[in-house]
Order: sequence, then C-alpha cells, then structure tokens
Amino acid sequence: MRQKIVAGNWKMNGSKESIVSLVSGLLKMKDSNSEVVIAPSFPYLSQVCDLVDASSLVLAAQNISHEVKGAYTGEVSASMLGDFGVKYVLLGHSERRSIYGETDAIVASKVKTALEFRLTPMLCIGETLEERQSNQTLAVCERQLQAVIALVGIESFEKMVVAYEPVWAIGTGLSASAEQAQEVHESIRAFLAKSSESVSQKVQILYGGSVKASTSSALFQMPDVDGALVGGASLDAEEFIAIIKAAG
Ligand SMILES: O=C(CO)COP(=O)(O)O
Repeated sequence: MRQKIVAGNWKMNGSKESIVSLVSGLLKMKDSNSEVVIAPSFPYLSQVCDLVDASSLVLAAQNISHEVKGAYTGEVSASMLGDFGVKYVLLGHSERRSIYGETDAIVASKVKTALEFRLTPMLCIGETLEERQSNQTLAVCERQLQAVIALVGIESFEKMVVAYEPVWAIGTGLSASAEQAQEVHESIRAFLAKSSESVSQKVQILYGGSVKASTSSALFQMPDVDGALVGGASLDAEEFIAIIKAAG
C-alpha cells in the first residue's frame, strides 16, 4: 500500500507575516495518515523549518542547482537544503521547463544531484493542451521520464516521487477529471513497469493542476493517484487541510 502525499507548492508567494499565519493554521491540523509536505520559496525555508519543528509537516524546496557548489551566482545547492531539514525537491516543474528553459537533460541532471545529496526528487511531468489535443500526452510523459531513467536508472525511482501535472490544468481552475488523471497515472506506472515491475508498484504518483478540496476526494479514490501536488489552494490553510482530510 503506497502512502499518500499531499504537497503544497507555494511557488513565488508569501511574506514573513503571511507564512506565520499559514503555518500556524496548518499546525492546528490533527495528525494525518498522509505525508503532508510544504514547499516555501528559498528565503523562507529557515523560518518555516523553525515553525514546523517537532510537527509532522515535511519540508520541500522548489528547485536546486545541478551543480554542487562554487561560482554559480543566484543558485542554491542541494547540500544547502540539507542544512534546513529539507526532504523533497520539486524538479522539472512546467514553470521551470517553459519559463526558464529547463530541458529534459537539465531536469535529469538536477535529479542526479538531488539523489547524490539524499534529497527526494518530486519529478514533475505533463503535457501542454496542444500536446493533449494531438494525442501526445503519453509520448511527452514517457520522454520526460526516460531522460531521467537514462541518467539515474530505474532503481532510483524507488527514492523519488513522480507528479503528473498537465500544463493545461495548472493555475487554470480546470483540473483534470479523476478519470483523466487515473488514465495517465496508470500509463505512467505501466511505462515504469517496462523497466522494473517492483519499482513501478512502489513509486508514488501525485496529481497536480487546480486541485481543490471539492475535487480532491474523487481524485484520491483512483487506484493510481497517490496524492496531490497543490498550488494555489495550498496557500489557504483551511482549504489545504480539507484536501489533506480528503486523502484520508
Ligand atoms: O503547479 C502546481 C503545483 O506544482 C499546481 O498549481 P495550481 O494548483 O495552482 O493549479
């Protein structure tokens, strides 16, 4: 049985003040069977690390450099994140791919670096609307996965999480239906199974893209949906807690 993960990607949002109130809202939540993860922007990691100390909330970062250290102005290394108790790192998010030009090869090299520093990559994959309309959904997801498999090997997926985030569903209010998500998640698992059946059964596959409390229970009932990667709705403690409760 795969444990569900409910992760909040705060993206480039928040202030010192708003984060205190968001985290204190989340800390009112009773323990959950799911792993609850929050991903603040870099400047707030230290603050959030102190606030969540001794709670069951788990920290994620939104990006890392593929380089280990040195003259890379503006970059943040995997080892620095280890200093703040960060467990997960989002990699390959569509905003990084489309706005910042992260190619499959760059994403794969970041995954490799994250694994070397014992961070758990949350590898984000997913198709654009155009790609879905031209029946390229699986081809795109498989290409994005294959780039990582080729560099780090299928066995590394036991130490990773996959997040299926169709680009057309991100920030649009137009979530994939539970059935659409299930269809792709099942295909992703089947694709991984071609390289290793046992790894494919273990890897948690999250859905992301306009997840809300009202739509999350249907998603979580799907056999291959192992949780959610939530953007906008994770900035509201009550809404995020309702999603966590829906996960059981
Ligand atoms: O990109 C996302 C999470 O990484 C999803 O964002 P929204 O939930 O705001 O659509």
